[in-house]
Amino acid sequence: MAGRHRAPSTGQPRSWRSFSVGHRGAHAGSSLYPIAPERRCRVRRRHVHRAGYIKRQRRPYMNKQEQGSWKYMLNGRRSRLIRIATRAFALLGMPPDPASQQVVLQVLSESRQRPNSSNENELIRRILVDYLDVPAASLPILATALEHLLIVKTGGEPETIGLAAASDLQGLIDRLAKDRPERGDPARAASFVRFVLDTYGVKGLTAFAQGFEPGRTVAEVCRATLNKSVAMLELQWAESLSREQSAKGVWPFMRWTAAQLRPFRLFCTLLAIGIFIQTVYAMLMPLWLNQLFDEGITPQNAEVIWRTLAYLIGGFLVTAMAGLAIDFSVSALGPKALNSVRQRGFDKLLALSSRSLSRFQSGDIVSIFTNDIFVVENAVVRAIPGIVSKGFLMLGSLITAMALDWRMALATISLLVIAFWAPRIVGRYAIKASYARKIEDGKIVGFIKETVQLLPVIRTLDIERHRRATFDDRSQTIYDASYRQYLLGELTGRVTVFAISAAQLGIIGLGAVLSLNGTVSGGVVVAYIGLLLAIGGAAGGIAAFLPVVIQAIGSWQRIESLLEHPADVPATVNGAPLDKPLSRLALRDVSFSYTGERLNLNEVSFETAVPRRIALVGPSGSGKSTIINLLSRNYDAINGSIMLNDTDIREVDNQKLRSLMAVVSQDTTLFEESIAYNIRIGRLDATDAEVEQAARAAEIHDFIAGLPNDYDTNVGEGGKLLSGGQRQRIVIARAFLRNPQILLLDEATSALDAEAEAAINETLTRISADRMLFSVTHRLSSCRDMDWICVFKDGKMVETGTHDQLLERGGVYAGMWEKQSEIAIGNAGREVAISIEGLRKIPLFAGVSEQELHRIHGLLRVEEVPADTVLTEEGATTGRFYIIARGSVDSNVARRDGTSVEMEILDVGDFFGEFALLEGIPHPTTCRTRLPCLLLSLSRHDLSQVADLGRSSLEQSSLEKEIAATLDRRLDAKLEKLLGRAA
Ligand SMILES: Nc1ncnc2c1ncn2[C@@H]1O[C@H](COP(=O)(O)OP(=O)(O)OP(=O)(O)O)[C@@H](O)[C@H]1O
Repeated sequence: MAGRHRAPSTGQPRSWRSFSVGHRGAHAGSSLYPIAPERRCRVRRRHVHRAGYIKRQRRPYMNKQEQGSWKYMLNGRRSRLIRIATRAFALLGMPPDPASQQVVLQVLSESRQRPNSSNENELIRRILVDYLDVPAASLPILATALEHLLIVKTGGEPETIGLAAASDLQGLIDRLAKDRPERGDPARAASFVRFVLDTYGVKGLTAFAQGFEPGRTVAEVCRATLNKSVAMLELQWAESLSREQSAKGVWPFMRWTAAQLRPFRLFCTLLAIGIFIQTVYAMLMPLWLNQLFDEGITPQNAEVIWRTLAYLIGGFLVTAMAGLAIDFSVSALGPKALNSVRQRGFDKLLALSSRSLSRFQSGDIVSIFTNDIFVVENAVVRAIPGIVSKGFLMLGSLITAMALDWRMALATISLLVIAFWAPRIVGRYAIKASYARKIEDGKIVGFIKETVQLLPVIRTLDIERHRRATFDDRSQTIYDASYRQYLLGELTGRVTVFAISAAQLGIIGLGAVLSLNGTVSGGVVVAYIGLLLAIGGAAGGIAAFLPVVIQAIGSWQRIESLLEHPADVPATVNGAPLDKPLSRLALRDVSFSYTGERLNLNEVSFETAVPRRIALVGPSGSGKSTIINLLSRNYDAINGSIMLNDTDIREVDNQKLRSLMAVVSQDTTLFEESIAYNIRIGRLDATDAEVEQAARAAEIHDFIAGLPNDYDTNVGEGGKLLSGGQRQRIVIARAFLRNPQILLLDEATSALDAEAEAAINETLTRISADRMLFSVTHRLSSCRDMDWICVFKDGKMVETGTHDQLLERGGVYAGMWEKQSEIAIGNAGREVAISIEGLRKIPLFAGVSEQELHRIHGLLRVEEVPADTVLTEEGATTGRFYIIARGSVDSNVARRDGTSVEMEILDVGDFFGEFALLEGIPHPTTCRTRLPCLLLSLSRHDLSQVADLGRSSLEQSSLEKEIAATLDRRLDAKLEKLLGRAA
């Protein structure tokens, strides 16, 4: 990098300037710390052992004249300390302070009194104490972090730590306070401080540091200063790390490749023998040529000529065989090694928790298993063996060169070192470009996957052109990334080839001059030309393979991001069997967060006897499904515990725990296999008769029996050949087959029509009589038969009791019930009735007379709408007014960048689309069904039979005025809400 950037003030490269000795006043006004040109010094790296870890330091060294000049030393140290102080001020968000020089001078002047502490450490401690008022208790972690960030890593890439290391903050702080750091602790401290700075800013870090008052635990400090429990903070820290990308280079990739190939010893040995033979031949051939020329051809010695020719031909044949051995071994090695990587990747996939999986972009994993593994395999089969064998060829040739003439050999080695060193910088950028390209590949795969899945939605919304424009943007990004990757990759090879050609010319010139002097023979020059051709060919070959390797490094880093991800499927603590029959289930102060930003469940506690049937109800997003996720150990609580009898579920053997449960969720995606397979995976050893019995219980047997291949019918990708309701029944049959003690239903009947729902509910009631049932539901009518109801709101359990108790209480549940109870569904969903009272509760009709309400009631139309259907579109002035009788609808507003913000989720009893009743008023939001819905709807035309909302206010009846005024108020309220959300 040296010499590339010119400093404006001194005309010197920036890298020189930054390590030059400050000499204030010598170049007044040229820079903050102007430099006397004669004081420039070069930089070397030194390993220093301090505080239990190895770190790299940059130190200036002096020429002879300068040695002994204490002034120089003082200035050198001072400029380095001032640089560290300036960086510390910048990191901590403080203005560059002239006092920083004061601190530096003070630190330097007292350095003799501190034999055990370096100036850098002292400087950082002083800044923290004097400027940030950091107390002694938090000083060690902050000082260690800043030392790591500002001294150890000066100028380098920030060191990343593994996700698993983002834990045990208390332990980390304790160890650093006792000055007993473990390996990796300084990097962890640095990572934690960087996370707090990025997330909470300098203010947050300062508050955290200053919060360490005597007698306070780390947990108390976190809660008091960052308003988070330690567990939440650690979770958020880990999430922030998962977004970091580590940059790796050629050598780590080579080491990784060697590790992958090591288990296949036979092929590795064959490959090594092949390379060895090729190398030996390459070493001997020039010597034989020399002999042929000097001892055979020049003195006309036939015996030597024939003997050497025999050597050459024999060597050629053996080398050809060695070449075949190399081809054979790499063809087997690459696929074998990458097959094992593929298997490990898949194992890792199965070992990842839901939390970890959500850290990968949707296209990433597909792209890792398809494109990335292929690219790395190509490099392992072609490029790496090529580079290794050509590297050995070069090495062997150089040894021979040494034997022929050491002067020419030394010149060759020097020029080759330059030839391979020259492309290093381009190579580094090429590797980064390759990684960036792979990230873009993953994104576009995800985008295409999403487009294929959501094509019907795209068509309904008529946003093909918008999607096309987004695709064009992404394609352009891929183009830019590919262009950079290929250009920089090719340039790396080109620079090497160019440097090698120049080196060859130089060495041939040197040989010619030496032969003119008579110091080398003609045979040596001829042999040397042969050697140079071999070396040039090998180096050219290496250069040609470099772009392939560079591309593979980008792919390998992505493969590693999966392989290195800690396997974190919630593990069993002591594998206790649950020997006694299940009699009690309890949640004790359970808190949970998905991302660490906010609590999605907040200290939920309840205890229940088993068997019992419990309904979990509450508005959307209140945390009902999260309870199911925790009970099934899809996630573990971050605080509190879930107990079965007296055992924490984290201690129960995972297999045993899973065998106790069956989960039926809203997601009914099936495997692309037969119906029988999709039911049988509930219990793999089930007989055909048991599968059929489960299907009968789920009310799906008759449908299956009517199919041409009955239970052997393939359900298509994700089950797309079946309807949503049929898929849901197959999932329910699967759960029945499992015969679980705890049945967890998460909106299990949401895709069924009312009649099917009633039938399935009856079956569920029957089979859940002697087992534990948790049922998440939005339909409160199904809660009446439940033994117990838990009502959630904003992650808290706000009410519990039976249906009657909760109604009597008049709280959240009673409010939800009131909205829903006015609507009755009958005759398999074909009949939906809303009471006149229910209609009057809708603000639009609040002031309308009884008689007119009856007329409006008669005009309402029943509509059955599948999930994911857009009913009102933002900006459109057409459509209908809807009341939700069953299902759920979300209301979104589009942002300029094409994404959308969720405004609210509407449940049974809610209404929307009222602006369709006014002429020319656009809908402020897009409303789309989340689940299959039963709706009551009214069009503007229908309503005009009762009230003409288009007439001027003078001509309007009182009904018309009332409706128009209510719509006006609602429009104002919606606009206000929209503006609030947008702000
Ligand atoms: N995988 C996830 N990652 C991040 N946040 C999530 C995740 N799943 C749910 N949440 C958030 O957690 C909160 C509770 O979600 P949960 O699914 O438990 O709600 P719910 O009451 O079941 O809602 P609904 O009735 O709409 O299904 C919501 O605010 C949601 O946005």
